[in-house]
Amino acid sequence: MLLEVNKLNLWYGNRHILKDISFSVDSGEILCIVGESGSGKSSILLSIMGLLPKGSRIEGSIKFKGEELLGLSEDQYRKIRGRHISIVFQEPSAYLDPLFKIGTQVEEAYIAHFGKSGAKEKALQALKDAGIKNAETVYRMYPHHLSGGMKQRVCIAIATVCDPDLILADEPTTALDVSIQGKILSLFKHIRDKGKAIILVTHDFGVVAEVADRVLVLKDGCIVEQKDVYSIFDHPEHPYTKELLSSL
Ligand SMILES: Nc1ncnc2c1ncn2[C@@H]1O[C@H](COP(=O)(O)OP(=O)(O)OP(=O)(O)O)[C@@H](O)[C@H]1O
Repeated sequence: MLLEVNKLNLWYGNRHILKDISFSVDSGEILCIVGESGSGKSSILLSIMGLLPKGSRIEGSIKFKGEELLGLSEDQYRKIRGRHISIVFQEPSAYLDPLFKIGTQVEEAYIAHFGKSGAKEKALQALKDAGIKNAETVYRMYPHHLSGGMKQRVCIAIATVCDPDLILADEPTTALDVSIQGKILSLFKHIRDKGKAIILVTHDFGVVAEVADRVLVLKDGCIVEQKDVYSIFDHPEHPYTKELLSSL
């Protein structure tokens, strides 16, 4: 298994946010974490990335390629983030820096781990792999020149430029026009087909139907159901899963 999460518990102050969360993800699969707003979906991703806010307390185990991530220093985490595990957020505009050209931002992600040599070629290739046909032109543009969908493709290029094995995505299509949501989801499936593992957080069972191999249903910080995608649609067991499905 690429990632194994075991009995993860998280508190913000004295609020118990994640309760005994256990799951795993392997290369070449998309795990969707689905649940209502506030159920703790984003907190799972932030726990994996080592990006929890001050005042949080975490217990349990998160093993990546057999190595324990919990308890790593900030320096050790920085070597993993972007290089081995990366994340795509909901709002590409909030993530991209308006003052820097697209090419610079994709290159930076590469340079942080591999140095300057070959960075431009890698950045252009990552933009092309993210479905940007006129990569040379986009490379010289600023974020405000691009549509929401194109900006999200750039964020995916940043997340993949170092060829990490695990990509986390937090509601990556929620802020986008419906017309391009499907294209971005296809891109994630393409990345999965190249052997990467993806954990995609969503509140939308339509997205689950589109991309998931396996599904984890989260309610109030607890996993209520965990199944392959066909079983979840054909035989949902938990009343909460049925309720979420009925809203589809
Ligand atoms: N920095 C923080 N400090 C304190 N509480 C927080 C913090 N971040 C999130 N929470 C609380 O933790 C709970 C889980 O939040 P989280 O963002 O993980 O849920 P979510 O399922 O991703 O929701 P959403 O879909 O709205 O992003 C919520 O009750 C939220 O209010």
